[in-house]
Amino acid sequence: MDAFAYCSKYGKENYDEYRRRYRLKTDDENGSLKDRYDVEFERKQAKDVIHVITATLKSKGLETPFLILPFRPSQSDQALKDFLNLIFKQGGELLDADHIETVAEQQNEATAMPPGGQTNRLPKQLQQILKNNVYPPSPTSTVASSQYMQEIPKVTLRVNHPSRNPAELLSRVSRTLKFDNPTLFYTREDFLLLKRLFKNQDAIMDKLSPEGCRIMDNVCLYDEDLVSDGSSRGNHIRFKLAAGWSHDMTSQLSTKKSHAPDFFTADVSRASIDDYFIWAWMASLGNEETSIKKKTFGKTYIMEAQLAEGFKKWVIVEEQDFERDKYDLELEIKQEKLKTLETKIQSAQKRATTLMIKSSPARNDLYDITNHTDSQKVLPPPPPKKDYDKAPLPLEKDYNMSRNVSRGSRKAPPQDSAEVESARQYGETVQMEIPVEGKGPIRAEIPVGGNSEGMYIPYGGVNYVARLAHEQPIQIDYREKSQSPKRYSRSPLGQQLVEPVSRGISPVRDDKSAAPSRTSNVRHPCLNSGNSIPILGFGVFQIPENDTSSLVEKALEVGYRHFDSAMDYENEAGTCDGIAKWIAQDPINNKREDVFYTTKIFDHNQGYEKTKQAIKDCLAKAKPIGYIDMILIHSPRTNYEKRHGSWIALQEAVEEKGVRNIGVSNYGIKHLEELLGYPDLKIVPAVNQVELSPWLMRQELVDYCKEKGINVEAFSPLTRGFHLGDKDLNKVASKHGKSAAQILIKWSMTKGLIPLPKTVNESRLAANFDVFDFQLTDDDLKLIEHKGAYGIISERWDPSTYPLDSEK
Ligand SMILES: NC(=O)C1=CN([C@@H]2O[C@H](COP(=O)(O)OP(=O)(O)OC[C@H]3O[C@@H](n4cnc5c(N)ncnc54)[C@H](OP(=O)(O)O)[C@@H]3O)[C@@H](O)[C@H]2O)C=CC1
Ligand SMILES: O=C1Nc2ccccc2C1=O
Repeated sequence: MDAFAYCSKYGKENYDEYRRRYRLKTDDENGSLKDRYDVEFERKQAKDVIHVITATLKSKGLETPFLILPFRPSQSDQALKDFLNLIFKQGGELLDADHIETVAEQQNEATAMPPGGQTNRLPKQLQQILKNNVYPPSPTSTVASSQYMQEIPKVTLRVNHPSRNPAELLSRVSRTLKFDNPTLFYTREDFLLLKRLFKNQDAIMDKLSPEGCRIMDNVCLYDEDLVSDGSSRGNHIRFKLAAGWSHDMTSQLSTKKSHAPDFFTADVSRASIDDYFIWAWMASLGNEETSIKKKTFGKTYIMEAQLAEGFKKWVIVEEQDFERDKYDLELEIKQEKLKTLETKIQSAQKRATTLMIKSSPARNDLYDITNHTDSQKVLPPPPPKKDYDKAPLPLEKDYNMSRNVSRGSRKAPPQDSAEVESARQYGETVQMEIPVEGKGPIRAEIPVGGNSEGMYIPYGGVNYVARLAHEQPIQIDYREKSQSPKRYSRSPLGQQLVEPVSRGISPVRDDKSAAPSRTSNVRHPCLNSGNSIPILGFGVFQIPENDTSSLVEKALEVGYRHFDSAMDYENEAGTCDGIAKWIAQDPINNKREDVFYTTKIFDHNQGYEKTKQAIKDCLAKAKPIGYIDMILIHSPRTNYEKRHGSWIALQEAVEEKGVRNIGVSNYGIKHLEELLGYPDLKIVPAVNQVELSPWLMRQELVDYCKEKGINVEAFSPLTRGFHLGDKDLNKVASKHGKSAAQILIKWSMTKGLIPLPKTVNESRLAANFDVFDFQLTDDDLKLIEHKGAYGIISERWDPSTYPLDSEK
């Protein structure tokens, strides 16, 4: 998402106005503060409480004497009971009021024990629920609470001077976001919501729900709110219990406040959140979070707006400090200028090349994208001259081969010198000329790309270089301990792979085309590029960058050989790092060429120039693994010129090596037709990655792709958990002694699709790969499939219907 920037003179801005408004809501009729939630927790204590609660719930759910909810203290007992009944979705009354405590009611208690040390046990029914669910549920997990999971807009504000409280933060967001271009937002709905909330600075507070006001009430600190902690040093400011507003970050920075003008930029993205965001909030305090998140911990405000009676909306607003990230504003401005210059040079070079090409009679059929401006409408392209070669049919021997292949027996292929060359090209640093005042240009080595030490240049911007501070992890392990069977652990040569292969792959239907590779997994030898692709991939969307590397490494140990990332997922570096580490474990047997790594270029990087740069950025992040197996255009949500420009850039990337296959994602038939009609088309997409499940079979699109030799990848193959409870699906699952998730993965493969399930859970990681020892029958398929249904999981993410230019 593009950034919006605002720069003001240093000053109080409209802060006083917010204060006034805020007071209106919190003062009583007599003008004195009515602070009903006057419970003081130091930030750290609150954090500790949450950690203890989470850890206790996870480790001994059954023995937890009380269920303690760290949020929403304004709720009545009845409301809490309703809430719990909804979360656990068991119906009926679950709890006595006695069994519920809220953190806010725990006066400075940093433990999860109920007052008075009672040790009442939870009612049986709740004990069962605790036993059978994972706590805290991830926003996308399948436990009952997650049926309310939704994606909401997230605004990230980067500032040089910290906001003093969320009210000021909201005011800054309002001054920063621009609403003149709806297409810069993920969805029109985000655009409309954010516009409604932030267009008018003065009206933001009026849009808060009563709960939103209560939270705001608790996190805004004014002079009058100073609370004595009784220490001899006199008044000591303590923050009230507040979700996500860091005391120490704010105070630390405010002491250093310089006189530089305020500067802030805002990014709009999206986040998945449970409707009852309590768990998500808890998770954000946990060990699982990335170090970036930890750094910004305490600077997140979840805004609950009420736009009409009963119509609530949430927006996450988070603040990051440039200063804390050692952000160098000067450097950024200089690099920004340099980038503009580079872009200009590149366009000039491109124009010059195009002119040369145009004057050459042999090349006069080349399509010159640089010639098209808004005033020069692009004519509809002619249809492609020939039908593209269908994917070569898989041979029977390809998949029989598996049984005899021993991992060490194949000779290493000859080294591809071009590949080595391209790997060398993307060094850890790039040389840049940076204009420095008074000194003229200096040549500097700028580190690029991600590595395990956290050196990176954020994608899309190439704006600043940040070294992430190493933070001491909190010593509570929230993750479930791996329940992977021994065979999946790091094992001697081939051991971990013996199981899936020796169980035999007897695919039915299109699954026939799968041929096992020498190392694991099955391969799908029919990309139209001539390359093969492992039929089952691991999707890494929403896996925090810091966790990605180890998860990918574990996935490789389990047998996965195919990873699906994207620039937008912000974990490409982690993915590549995991692959590289796995190769380093056993370089003789763990071969790069056995792994398939995909990334995607998001909408804001479409267009020839931007995609060229984005490809470079992707390659830089893929440096530890030398090359990229496939780059996809993430979605068609731009226009003809941009889509076309991107495709040309991708075609060039294949020619220049470094990228082996290219494809698209979320393309509908009309977008594919448009692409196949490019007059300068040289490469037909290897794949189209779209959402697919038995509730969204998209038969027409799948048939069309097959006819054109385009493989189809299935994203959200587990329907993000939404249908895992389906009765018929579970019937088939019990028949095969498999889980509903395994049946869905098998369904994709049986249909000739390439599923990309995601999980952060190690035992599910192994289970999701354990799908090669059974077959689905016609009757199974009949029972599972909902032909003609159009069950998109997230209504807000269906770019395959995005209008062509002619439909706009
Ligand atoms: N091109 C595009 O536009 C898109 C691409 N994708 C790709 O597809 C991948 C997968 O899609 P995604 O949307 O994540 O959805 P999935 O259908 O893969 O579902 C993931 C969810 O299912 C849960 N889960 C995983 N395994 C199991 C299991 N065995 N039993 C129960 N629950 C399970 C996960 O929870 P947990 O992690 O806690 O296990 C997570 O909540 C993405 O990672 C991405 O690579 C996805 C969406 C759009
Ligand atoms: O994996 C993805 N999930 C998404 C949700 C919204 C927009 C893009 C994506 C992905 O690419």
